[in-house]
Amino acid sequence: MAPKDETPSDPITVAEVKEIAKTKLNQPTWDYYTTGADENRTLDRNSKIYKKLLLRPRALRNVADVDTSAYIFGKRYEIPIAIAPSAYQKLVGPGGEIDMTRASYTLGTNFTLSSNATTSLEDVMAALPPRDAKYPAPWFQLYFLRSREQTKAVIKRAEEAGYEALVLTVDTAVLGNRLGERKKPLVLPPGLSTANRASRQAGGVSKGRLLLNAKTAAEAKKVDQENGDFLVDRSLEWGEVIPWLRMQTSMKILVKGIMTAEDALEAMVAGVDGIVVSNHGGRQLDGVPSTLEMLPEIADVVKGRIPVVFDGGISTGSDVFKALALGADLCLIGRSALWGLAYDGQKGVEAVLHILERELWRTMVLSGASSISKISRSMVGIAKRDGFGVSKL
Ligand SMILES: Cc1cc2nc3c(=O)[nH]c(=O)nc-3n(C[C@H](O)[C@H](O)[C@H](O)COP(=O)(O)O)c2cc1C
Ligand SMILES: CC(C)CC(=O)C(=O)O
Repeated sequence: MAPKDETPSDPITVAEVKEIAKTKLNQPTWDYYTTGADENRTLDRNSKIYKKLLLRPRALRNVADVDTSAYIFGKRYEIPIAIAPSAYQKLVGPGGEIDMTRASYTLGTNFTLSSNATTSLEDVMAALPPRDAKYPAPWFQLYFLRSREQTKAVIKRAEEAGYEALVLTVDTAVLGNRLGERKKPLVLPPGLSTANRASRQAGGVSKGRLLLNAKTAAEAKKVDQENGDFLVDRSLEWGEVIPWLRMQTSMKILVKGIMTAEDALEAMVAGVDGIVVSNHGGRQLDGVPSTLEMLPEIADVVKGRIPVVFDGGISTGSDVFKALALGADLCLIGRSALWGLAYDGQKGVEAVLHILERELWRTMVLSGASSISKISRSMVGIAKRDGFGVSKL
């Protein structure tokens, strides 16, 4: 069935939702959400690439019924679009992470909770009504701390609370060089804290960020000595960390931040259950390609053996279509979901997901793909002098 249209007074694109969000967010929060690293080259490239990639539709393919559902780890997603982990969602309003996760639930999809969430992982889970077992439970994103004890404790909490998967972020050994934030570090307002530190009194967001943003080596050393256990462990390696995680938990394990075919292979050899192709929304290493550019080479080595989750720059349903065509099994939205949250809490996030659902559905109808599995690489390409293809985006 065709998704229902918005009422005429509602925003009908994510770009419109973003405009409204801008009027609702205070300056530091807007700056934190929109930032990229260094010169924003990767941030810009992530979204511009979708305009470069064109659609190559097929006609007369019976699109009377178009089904947007997908299956990941055997669980049903009504749309192949879920919500990426992003820190400090209560900066937007008291609903924060709970509004996000409830919206994903309503749309029949899923949510990944950030390690640096402002709501405890138990409270997020408790905010969801019971769900049919054919649907997924939320995933938990992990920043692996230098203290194995602390890392172990938070994994245990996530497992006990019923999270389905652990998403280890591997692109943030140190914070990217976010120029605005360095001049004006984000300070969490009173009353907000990171609720998923295993030992809460150690807290440490502001201290952690201070180290990552430290102006002098001496300043960094001081914070490191005081709070080092709560910083990301930079000594991790594939062959050790994935088996270690496996010993701690029976949750699925994904790694987030894969940008090369080589790392996709490393991840599979190490035994992960899935990967997330991501450059952290252009907030980490500036100068890397867009995620869409790297997706084909990664999908080609994965060969369907494990799910390829994808994020970066998605703001329309046709962006989702293009990522699926190039090999993604599931797309995540980071900032687009945050704009929805700022626009109207849970309802705003639902509005964003509905917009993307409608746009994806329409793109599928007009491209001749009646199900996700019928979206093929031949349905996208770029115009080149010698033909049409995706080899060089
Ligand atoms: C404000 C903000 C905070 C984020 N916090 C986290 C985080 O805590 N952990 C993480 O793995 N990724 C984090 N990310 C990265 C997202 O999970 C995702 O990779 C990225 O936002 C995708 O790009 P998009 O915003 O263009 O959709 C954050 C992104 C943003 C915009
Ligand atoms: C606490 C930060 C490291 C969260 C994050 O991943 C981000 O701001 O991109």
